[in-house]
Amino acid sequence: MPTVQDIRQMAGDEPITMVTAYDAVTATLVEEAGVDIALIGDSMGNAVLGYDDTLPVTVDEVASRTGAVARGTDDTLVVADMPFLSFGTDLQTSVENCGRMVKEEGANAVKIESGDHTIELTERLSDLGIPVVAHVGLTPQSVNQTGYTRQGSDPEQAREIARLAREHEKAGAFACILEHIPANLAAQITDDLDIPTIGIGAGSECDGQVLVVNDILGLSERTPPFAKAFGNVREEMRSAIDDYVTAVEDGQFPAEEHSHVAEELDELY
Ligand SMILES: Nc1nc(=O)c2c([nH]1)NC[C@@H]1CN(c3ccc(C(=O)N[C@@H](CCC(=O)O)C(=O)O)cc3)CN21
Ligand SMILES: CC(C)C(=O)C(=O)O
Ligand SMILES: [Mg+2]
Repeated sequence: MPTVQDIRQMAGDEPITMVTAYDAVTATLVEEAGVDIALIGDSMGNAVLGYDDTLPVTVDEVASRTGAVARGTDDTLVVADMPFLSFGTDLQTSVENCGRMVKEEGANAVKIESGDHTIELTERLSDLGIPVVAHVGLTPQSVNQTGYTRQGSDPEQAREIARLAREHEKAGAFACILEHIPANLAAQITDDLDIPTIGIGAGSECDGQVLVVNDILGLSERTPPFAKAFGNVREEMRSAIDDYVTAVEDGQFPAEEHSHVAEELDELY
């Protein structure tokens, strides 16, 4: 399994791949594809739980899915994405929530949407042996403040994002997600940091890339402008379920090969 140290050393080397997974089956496929890091994203809020955004996602929900992904993988670094208000309120509760992912669910690290209020937490977690991935730029848990628009487009905002990334590196983060920021800003942050940057909507100059697996598969109804579908799984699923319904309605399923007969029951009545 790649360790956090292996990932750290991939900065400036071969591109790091990170994909979300929310269940053991998907996690197994993600691992078979050779993905370096599986992220149990709070994007499960819209990707699997039917919410409009990530804010309602609970610690229990992320914990349950983290356990599933950890059981589905051997060789992939498992990172739990800490949901809205599971951290940042007080240090002790934050550490306990993060610790639960590692201690009870098999995560190797946690990811935290970063702000000035997460610098001390990042330091504490790193000291305690809980590796942290930072996350700057568009942080979807702040949707009520920023919406989902691109971030860091003016120099002042851009410098602020770069500063936050640097502060979290200093606090001990081993990687930093850059979301929905200009490619030329992401390139400069990648240059500036020693730890690897992992981009989503942040251009090609990051040390790695991450996407939501539903978006990769072509399963999402709506996707952010920076995502790309590499498959058409939504259509595949729809057509398989359609075919099943038609077969049942037409009496074509189940066929003899899907049924069995116990001879001694022939004349029960
Ligand atoms: N399936 C999925 N993929 C994701 O990448 C993702 C999630 N879900 N859920 C959590 C967040 C939300 N993300 C989003 C969602 C929408 C836009 C988006 O549509 N941005 C447009 C419109 C912005 C606006 O509303 O003003 C843009 O042009 O930036 C971007 C990122 C990224 N994350
Ligand atoms: C897209 C990644 C970075 C994320 O935070 C998520 O899936 O929740
Ligand atoms: Mg997230």
